[in-house]
Amino acid sequence: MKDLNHLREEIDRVNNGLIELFIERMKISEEIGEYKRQKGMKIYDKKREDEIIAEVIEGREEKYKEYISEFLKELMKMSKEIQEGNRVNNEK
Ligand SMILES: C=C(O[C@@H]1C=C(C(=O)O)C=C[C@H]1O)C(=O)O
Repeated sequence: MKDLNHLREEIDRVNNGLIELFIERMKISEEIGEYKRQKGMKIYDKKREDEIIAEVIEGREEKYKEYISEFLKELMKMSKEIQEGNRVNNEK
């Protein structure tokens, strides 16, 4: 078994990679939002979201599929929020 410190270093590295990609995704999403605004399109596209989930899940280990689906749904929820520019700040 690897030691805890080593495992936590690995998680820290993965966290940083995820956040880099998350920010990249959110920036692309903002650009898509701008495109939609200019073209008068709706933000929410259920067909596209369902396709993304189906494609990403395909061929993945069974035990992770539900987690992947949840993760993507949460990402897309935040993505739509940033496109709409109406993030609610819950801090009191
Ligand atoms: C980014 C888009 O806008 C919304 C957000 C999506 C996403 O974050 O992947 C997908 C579809 C839309 O509901 C898009 O239409 O591509």
